[in-house]
Amino acid sequence: MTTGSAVDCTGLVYAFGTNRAVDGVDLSVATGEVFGLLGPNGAGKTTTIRAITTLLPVAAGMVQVFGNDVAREKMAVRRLLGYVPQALSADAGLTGRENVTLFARVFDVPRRERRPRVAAALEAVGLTDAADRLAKTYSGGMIRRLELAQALVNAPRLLVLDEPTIGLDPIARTEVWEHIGAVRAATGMTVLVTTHYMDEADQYCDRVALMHRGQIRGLGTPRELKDNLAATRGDGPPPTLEDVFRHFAGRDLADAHEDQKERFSDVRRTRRTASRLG
Ligand SMILES: Nc1ncnc2c1ncn2[C@@H]1O[C@H](COP(=O)(O)OP(=O)(O)OP(=O)(O)O)[C@@H](O)[C@H]1O
Repeated sequence: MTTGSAVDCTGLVYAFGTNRAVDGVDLSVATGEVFGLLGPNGAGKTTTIRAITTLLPVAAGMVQVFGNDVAREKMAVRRLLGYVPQALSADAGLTGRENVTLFARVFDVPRRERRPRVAAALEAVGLTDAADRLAKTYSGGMIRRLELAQALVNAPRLLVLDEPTIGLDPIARTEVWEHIGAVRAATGMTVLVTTHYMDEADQYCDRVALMHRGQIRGLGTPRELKDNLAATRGDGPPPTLEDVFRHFAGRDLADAHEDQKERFSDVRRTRRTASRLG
């Protein structure tokens, strides 16, 4: 891991009407780390990463990506980014290779470099053999890896993933994480990922921020967070990251789950659509 920040958020605020979806977030992601933004549905994770990826304006506060101000240097920031949104971004009627080539064009990868860069991105996610099949024949996990290849073709220094494993079975989830880990190891790229799967964050993230109702309630390595909670509790079973989250979020965590039931099923439906393509 090299020194310096990939992402710096200071006092970030974003409101939808009177709803402060992001309510004063301070966050620093170090270059080369896998950083997890954790929280239940509606916590403000997607809104935070939309501000970081220049897709939403920074209403108040400041966000920098590798020292570039996202409000004033949008294009410079976009050139450094790969973004895999929560919603389906692959085209079922194109082959895997055509999907990635489309993104290479959008990202303005020089014409001469396109073919090898597309092939390398597909190889990095284990889709070389399936590259010339239509995406509609892919499983949900393969589609997620294709979307990863689409983001990687730009050779990003910062890869931002919104709930990359939602709706996938455990084997497909592990594969997605393993490919992310392998690319990170090979390129030194920084990874910022949102998830509400605490067990995955515990296993694959170097550091995590626990977000609830628009605010960061806890931040550290999964080990630190669990050890700190264990120290306050004394005897008993070792805490999980989910226990840590409950500790920080307090009683209103259950209410948040109630508020978000409908939205969760919407998301699930979205990702099921991805599986059905297979
Ligand atoms: N386009 C929008 N218009 C109005 N309110 C929104 C919009 N997008 C998000 N919100 C609200 O902002 C808050 C934070 O939502 P956000 O999507 O950032 O949460 P999240 O943690 O990413 O959850 P999810 O994984 O369900 O997207 C929620 O209360 C949500 O209802």
